[in-house]
Amino acid sequence: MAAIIIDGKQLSTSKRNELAKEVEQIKEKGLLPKLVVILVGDNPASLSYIRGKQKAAEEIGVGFQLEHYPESFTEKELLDVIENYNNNDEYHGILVQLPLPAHIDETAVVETISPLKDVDGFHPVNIGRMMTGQETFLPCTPAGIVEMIKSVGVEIAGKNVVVVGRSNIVGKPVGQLLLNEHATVTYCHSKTKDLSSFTKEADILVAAVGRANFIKGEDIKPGAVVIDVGVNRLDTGKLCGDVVFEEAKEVASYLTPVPGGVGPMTITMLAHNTVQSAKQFLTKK
Ligand SMILES: Nc1nc(=O)c2c([nH]1)NC[C@@H]1CN(c3ccc(C(=O)N[C@@H](CCC(=O)O)C(=O)O)cc3)C=[N+]21
Repeated sequence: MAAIIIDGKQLSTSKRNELAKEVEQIKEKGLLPKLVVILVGDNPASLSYIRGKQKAAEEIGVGFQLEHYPESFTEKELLDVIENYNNNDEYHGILVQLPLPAHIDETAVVETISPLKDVDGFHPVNIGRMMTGQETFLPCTPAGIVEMIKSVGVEIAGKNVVVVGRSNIVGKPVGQLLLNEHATVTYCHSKTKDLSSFTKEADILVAAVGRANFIKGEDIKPGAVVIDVGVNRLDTGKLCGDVVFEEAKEVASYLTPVPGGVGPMTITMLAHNTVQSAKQFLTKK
């Protein structure tokens, strides 16, 4: 039996329609939700992702500002820009596009963004709140993954989750969110011995390795839910996941595609966080 494909584009469309209604209500109360995206340098992938973010903002009626600086921009200059937006209450979300040029300390940048406007959910305060299960901005890719699993009615509690990858923006937080949903979570990574002995036991397998076609059909438990977080650009220009899609389709019960899976949901959750942030500002006014 072929797997059911979890359509991230379709799910995004319905979530964005709901967000558009929320934005209408916020505007009726006299507030325009607004996001600023800060980009340093001209990374082509970053420019492409930012276009996606702008499109989502426009679709739901959220204001969008791009601050684009040259590769030579200094860390001090960048921190000053962030401080200005921290203090500008016309803006409810601040996102600094990663990766940053090597001469800029990413940690210093992330820690300068006000936790109240950190719609990426990367600030240590928000990560701490997520770990302790408090309400906060959740990191967009992990939050999108949880939404995708829930959208097909799969129960998370009690399931064996295996996360392959341990980055701070995907692997670690997605494991934490699924633990918060009462899954039993195992993290695997480049030093894991006999990786497939773990992946084969996964009821829910999250592939966030960043290597094209890394997870094969034979690594997957029959009937598993497979979430492919890979965004690998091949020399042909084609976007490719971490999972061999055609093989996984024959083994999994549910499977996310690349493109059209986790990517669009990531952007939708960013829009969600921006709207939630604006609502917080409404109640504080
Ligand atoms: N501060 C920060 N926040 C981020 O959220 C962030 C970041 N930096 N740096 C880079 C990663 C990557 N990321 C993606 C978002 C959307 C797609 C996406 O929409 N992908 C489409 C395809 C888009 C295309 O073809 O280029 C899809 O999968 O269907 C992919 C990747 C967000 N990131």
